[in-house]
Amino acid sequence: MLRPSSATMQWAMNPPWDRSKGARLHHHSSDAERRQRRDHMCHLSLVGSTLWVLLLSCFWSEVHGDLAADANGLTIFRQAVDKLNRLPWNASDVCAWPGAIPTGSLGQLTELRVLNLRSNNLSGSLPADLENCGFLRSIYLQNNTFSGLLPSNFSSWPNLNRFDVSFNNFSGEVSPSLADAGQLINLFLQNNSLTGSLPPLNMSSLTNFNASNNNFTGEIPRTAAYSKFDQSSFLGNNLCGSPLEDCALVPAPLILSPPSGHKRKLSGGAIAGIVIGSVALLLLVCLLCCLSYKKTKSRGSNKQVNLYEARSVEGNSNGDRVVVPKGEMGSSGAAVPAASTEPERSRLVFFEGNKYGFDLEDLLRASAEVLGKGSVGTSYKAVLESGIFVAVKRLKDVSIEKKDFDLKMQFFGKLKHENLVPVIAYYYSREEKLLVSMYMTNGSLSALLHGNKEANSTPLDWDTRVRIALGAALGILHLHDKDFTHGNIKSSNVLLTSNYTGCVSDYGLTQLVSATSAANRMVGYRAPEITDIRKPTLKTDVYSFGVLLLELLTGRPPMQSSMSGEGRDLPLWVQSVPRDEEDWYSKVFDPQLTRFEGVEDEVERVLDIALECVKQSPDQRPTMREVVEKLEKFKQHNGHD
Ligand SMILES: Nc1ncnc2c1ncn2[C@@H]1O[C@H](COP(=O)(O)OP(=O)(O)OP(=O)(O)O)[C@@H](O)[C@H]1O
Repeated sequence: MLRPSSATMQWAMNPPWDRSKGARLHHHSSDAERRQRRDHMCHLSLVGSTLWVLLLSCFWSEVHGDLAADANGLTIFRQAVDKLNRLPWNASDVCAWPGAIPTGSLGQLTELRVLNLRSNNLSGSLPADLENCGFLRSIYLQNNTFSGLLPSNFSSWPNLNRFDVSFNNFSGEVSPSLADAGQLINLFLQNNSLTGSLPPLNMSSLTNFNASNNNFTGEIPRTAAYSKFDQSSFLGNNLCGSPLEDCALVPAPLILSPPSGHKRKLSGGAIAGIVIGSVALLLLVCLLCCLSYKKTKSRGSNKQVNLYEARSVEGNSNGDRVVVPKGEMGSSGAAVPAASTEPERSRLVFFEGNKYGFDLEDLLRASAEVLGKGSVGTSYKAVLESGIFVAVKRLKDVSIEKKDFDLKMQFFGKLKHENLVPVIAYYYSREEKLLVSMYMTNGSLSALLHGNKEANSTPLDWDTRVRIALGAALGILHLHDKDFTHGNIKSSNVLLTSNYTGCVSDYGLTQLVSATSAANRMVGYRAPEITDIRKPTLKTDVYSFGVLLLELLTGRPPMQSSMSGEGRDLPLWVQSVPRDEEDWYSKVFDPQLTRFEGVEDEVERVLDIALECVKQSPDQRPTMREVVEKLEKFKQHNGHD
């Protein structure tokens, strides 16, 4: 589990319910001192899995009424998130705090400057009365499960510098009033379900920004505020324009079903247009269905078909398109026999029976949001009506027939291991090839390393890095033990469990798609001997894993023009820095890692393992088993479970 640095651990003092102490403490303070105290002490921090920290304003000597309101607000908040009454507790009794922020709790803390509730299990929407806290400068809500809309009126916080709501389930549009929220320095919105266009920010102060992995659409505003950031700040949306592709070149996105969230109200004319258009479209679809049914003499009456059903069509043996009547689709079960003369049923094939209780119909009806576009297709996060989250990969350019696809999938289904992202089901039709996996809420290693570089964000400590690396290595070893090559090991294919163990995803997909769609794959991770990207070997996997280890150690993406030497890849760059240079350690390793003392020796030893893996000659590289054995030593040494 991630732990905040010691810098973020501040000791609790003068809880607000200890009124006399708080009032007395600053009773004789000068105005200047009081102001300074306000600036430095009016914090509310509840940092998950560590210590409850309350640094609350202790300076109400002049306004006793505020103190009562603050105490009341905090008491309500505490009752909501500390139902088991764990406060106060000792360091061994720590936990991630669940619950929602009630209205009338934190909204009463009108002097609050810093609100830090990151890395808990807090959920629900943000109460509107947070806008009463007009002095807020920093809001940290990342790594929770908050949902609903972001605040609608950011102009209530004219001093806001830092706003981090990343890794939650916020949805809807970001209010344009964000542009009025003071001089924003850090803005982290990534890994939510936010929709609409990016707010037109103009402030020059913006230094760190990330909106990746949402459902933002449209052109990235051409303002100075955005122009400083590279692609990684915008990826995983349906955005276009610099630094992404030119909008003129980007086709309209294809989404399984409309994303959930706040929608703009449509005008009467637009609604009338949509109704007329829909009726015309419906009639057209009905007509096509009638013709199709007649032609194939298939059974079934002239059922009404909507667009959703029309998406679930499948070719029969004659190559005709046949609408699958609603009652026949969506049930779980085995693959349809290839020799069937009936139209093939559109079914999800579950690897272990349908213990999840959903079918194709549920999946297509689920609200889906784009997670990102990869080399073999686009991935979506789908939220089923039952509340289950799954990741759906829509494969493009699948080059093999259904029979072979079924065979490969049967093999994938048997590759179970705790460090492999579980694949739940698949679907194959002429138009659509889907792969359904468990959705991993902590996202990918890539997002963790490159998504959030806020100066005072929780640094990724050494134990966690070892756990991620070892988890990924064990997942790959399991594949290699079965003589199966992954073929696309990279940090976006290492996903993280709730305790930040690495799990490998996307195994074997290289064998399913055509060579053209594979062309851009593995940039930065590709072993030098690979000529055909579809023919990876166990040793090319080891090479890619070595690059991934280097990425984890240096914090740098594997191909970065900023590394001295245009277009140099990570292994070359790391080896180009002379090891006997005085500042070699700080130059090569991730600054977030070099903050931790006492781990230097281990860090260097893992670097040596990585450099072994990226040796030019495949024969000189270790096997995955050897890599795991070496990494295991660090696990034992660090006392991981
Ligand atoms: N099961 C999942 N749970 C959570 N996030 C996922 C899951 N599967 C994929 N993602 C995320 O979705 C995004 C897109 O993934 P996808 O696999 O489609 O592309 P990629 O990993 O960037 O490239 P490639 O197709 O070459 O593997 C990535 O950020 C990935 O980490």
